[in-house]
Amino acid sequence: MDGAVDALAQRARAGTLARLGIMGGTFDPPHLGHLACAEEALEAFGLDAVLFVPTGRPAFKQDRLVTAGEVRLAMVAAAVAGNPAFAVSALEVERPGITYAVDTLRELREELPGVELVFIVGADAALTLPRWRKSAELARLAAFAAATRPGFELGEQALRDLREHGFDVRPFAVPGLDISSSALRRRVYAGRTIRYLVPEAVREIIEEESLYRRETDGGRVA
Ligand SMILES: Nc1ncnc2c1ncn2[C@@H]1O[C@H](COP(=O)(O)OP(=O)(O)OP(=O)(O)O)[C@@H](O)[C@H]1O
Ligand SMILES: O=C(O)c1ccc[n+]([C@@H]2O[C@H](COP(=O)([O-])O)[C@@H](O)[C@H]2O)c1
Repeated sequence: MDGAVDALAQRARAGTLARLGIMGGTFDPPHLGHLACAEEALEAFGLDAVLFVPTGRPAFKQDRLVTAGEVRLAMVAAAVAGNPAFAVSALEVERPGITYAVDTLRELREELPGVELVFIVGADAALTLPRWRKSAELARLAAFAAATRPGFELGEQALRDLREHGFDVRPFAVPGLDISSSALRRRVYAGRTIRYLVPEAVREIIEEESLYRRETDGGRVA
């Protein structure tokens, strides 16, 4: 089992972990929008920790090239370092095949019995929940914290629809940061700065690994 999940299981047994946030994402690259979203969820829902889980092969991004899982994992680890409430898991990067949240939540449910699971999504991802794999089972495994995100509207009707699909969806507000991984990849590809949009340690990895420089990698993506 994953080291981060092991550590959380120990905390659960010790009685210091009752409610866990799960921040899933492709994180290609991780940016301040992700971190602000997780931090705000921590406070808004009284979470004891947030586990960042970078995807292996993301289900809805099969038409694009994604940076190697180990490199995205290293970027997320660098991004969350220094926040004792944040941890990162290799669960999905190490799982073969396409990544589905239902598999991850099943595993976490098993490893962390009695811990309330709150899967954190931005408004764009929240709107797609009914199309995720095994959505009925998914809806039983966790609550879904849905963050505001500039450019995406999660209105009352959309929330009602999600609830009709069985999702326990809990909206919350995040200070609007109009940052996306795709815009960051385009900026790097164009030779523009990304300083102050990603943690400095992430910027350094992007430079060291020469990410997003070629038309055939993340730089190409719309
Ligand atoms: N600026 C933001 N504010 C709030 N939520 C966000 C923000 N950026 C990403 N998220 C949420 O974080 C999760 C992971 O996002 P992901 O890794 O796909 O980043 P992205 O910026 O949306 O990437 P891309 O632009 O490549 O699609 C998703 O649930 C997404 O909605
Ligand atoms: O399980 C699914 O079918 C599914 C479909 C689309 C997205 N997700 C999850 O949603 C999270 C955000 O995805 P993405 O593609 O916006 O990075 C990430 O944890 C994905 O695994 C999951």
